Amino acid sequence: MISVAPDMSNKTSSVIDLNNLRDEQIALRIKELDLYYAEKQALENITMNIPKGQVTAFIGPSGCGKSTLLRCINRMNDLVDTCRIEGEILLHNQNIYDKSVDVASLRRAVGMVFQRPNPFPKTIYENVVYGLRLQGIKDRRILDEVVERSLRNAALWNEVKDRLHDSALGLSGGQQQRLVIARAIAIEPEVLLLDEPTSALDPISTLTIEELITELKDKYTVVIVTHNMQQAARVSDQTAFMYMGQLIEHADTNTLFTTPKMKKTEDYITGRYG
Ligand SMILES: Nc1ncnc2c1ncn2[C@@H]1O[C@H](COP(=O)(O)OP(=O)(O)OP(=O)(O)O)[C@@H](O)[C@H]1O
Repeated sequence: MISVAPDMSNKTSSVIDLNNLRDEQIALRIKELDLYYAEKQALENITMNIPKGQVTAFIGPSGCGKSTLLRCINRMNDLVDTCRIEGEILLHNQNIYDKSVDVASLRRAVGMVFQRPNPFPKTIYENVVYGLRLQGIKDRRILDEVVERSLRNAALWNEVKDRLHDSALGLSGGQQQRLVIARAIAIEPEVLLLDEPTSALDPISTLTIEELITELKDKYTVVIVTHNMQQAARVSDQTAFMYMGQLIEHADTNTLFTTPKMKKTEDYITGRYG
């Protein structure tokens, strides 16, 4: 655990007022969300708006509910039998938990990248076009274009353009994680969820992914869970600090790390508890 608050002196980010967002600036609205794993409440009354085209980081001590909240956004918690959710998450003013919502389409709109790179045991090319093939797209020209565009956008094209038909499992961990990001963006999601995407990577690969994240927000709304406050400070525009299932403070990253409003946030960012 890093015990000093991040240095924010070089941070330049687009500051927006989270309390006065216009409708078109909001990608997701989370409203009074409660989540239980059997009897245990893991999220309590979470209400927040996630701004469009920005990077939002969820930070907080281990077990505070960061990953649980992230997984709610594309209904990954549906896979957990004991999980019960109350409240709403609105995407385009529709509650993603409505019975009428098709979960497969939701996950096309809200892609996810996990902690450990998980390329499929297929070629690099087939990994990227996987989602398109599921949609029945066969046109080689379209697939080739998507492969190049997605790999370029994931900052991997130059490293793999000569071995697109080799196994993805031959790539380094950092390259595999960028490939997984390419696979996620190949189907043009609106929101990209990143669950500690660099925790299994070396420092150089971590930097590459961090640079990539700041570029991705031009096209996508990015939500990232990170244990690492320095990383949140480097990559995010907005930061949400969670503690024991509650959202304690959500503010632009600069403000949250330099002048937090809540004592709990201050204690966390200055390393008083981990
Ligand atoms: N599938 C599950 N079944 C039961 N309890 C769970 C499950 N997943 C998470 N929990 C519990 O919910 C709480 C929040 O967990 P979560 O993984 O969301 O926290 P986190 O902040 O992401 O933690 P970490 O930083 O350690 O990954 C924890 O008490 C955890 O033990």
